Amino acid sequence: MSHHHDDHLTPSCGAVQTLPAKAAAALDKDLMSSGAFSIDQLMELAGLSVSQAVYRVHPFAKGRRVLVAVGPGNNGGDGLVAARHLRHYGYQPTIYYPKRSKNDLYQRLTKQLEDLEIPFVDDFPAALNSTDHVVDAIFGFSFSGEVREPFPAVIQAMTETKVPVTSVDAPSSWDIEQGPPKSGTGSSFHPDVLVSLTAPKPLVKYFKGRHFIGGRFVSPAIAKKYDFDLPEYEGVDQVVEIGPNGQKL
Ligand SMILES: NC(=O)C1=CN([C@@H]2O[C@H](COP(=O)(O)OP(=O)(O)OC[C@H]3O[C@@H](n4cnc5c(N)ncnc54)[C@H](O)[C@@H]3O)[C@@H](O)[C@H]2O)[C@H](O)CC1
Ligand SMILES: [K+]
Repeated sequence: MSHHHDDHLTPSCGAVQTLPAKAAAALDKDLMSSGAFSIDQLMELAGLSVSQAVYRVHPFAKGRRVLVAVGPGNNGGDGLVAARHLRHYGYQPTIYYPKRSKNDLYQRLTKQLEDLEIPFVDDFPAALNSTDHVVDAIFGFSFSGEVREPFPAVIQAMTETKVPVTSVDAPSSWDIEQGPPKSGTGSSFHPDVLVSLTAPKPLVKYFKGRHFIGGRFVSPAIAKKYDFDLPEYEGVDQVVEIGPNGQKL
């Protein structure tokens, strides 16, 4: 059928359905054009989902300090939104945001955090020594190639730390299709938790931790068009836990 984006689909493997980077970007555009959503709305819902996943995996008993690493694009925007919600839940967020966007949306999200007296820090490794949890909102589905400055040291620090890390949409530095980078030396970054937005990306094939899906705003028609099943969210939850590789639990 012509409205099916068959060219976007990965070969099906059991019941796991993933969205390649191009399809994920097309779906986002579709939500904003035919779906009539604004980017602010989608980012708010994405960040809200991330904050709920952090609350599930990291209740206050494990410590309230959360370091949010924010990248230059929309993945970073999701992190800024998550930080605000976490602050309202009672966490103590700190923000590392080295490449600030001049875009009005990001400036407003930043102002909202400053108004809550949330600290912004420049030294990521130092901040890592005094936090209980990390949110990795550096890169999402538009990441490609080698990690550029100033982020290699941030990825390295997240690789070496014992502090648990929750990644937003993709473990930053992973190829969306191929997963962890295959570097000659050293080990690659493996977050403890992943929050896939809308639908899991192909990289989940290589993921081993706790996995949540946040996409309780996708209409049945959009899910059908991109050929994935909507998960069964409970109550007022914005996230549902699924298997590491996207299986239903
Ligand atoms: N699906 C949803 O429900 C929603 C998802 N959202 C989030 O948006 C990201 C995708 O955002 P996008 O702006 O397209 O890109 P990224 O944030 O992934 O990154 C782009 C950013 O990073 C730079 N960059 C790319 N590669 C590199 C590199 N190798 N080294 C350094 N920098 C790099 C690039 O120049 C850009 O500045 C998606 O994953 C979700 O998290 C939205 O919030 C809407 C709802
Ligand atoms: K990320």
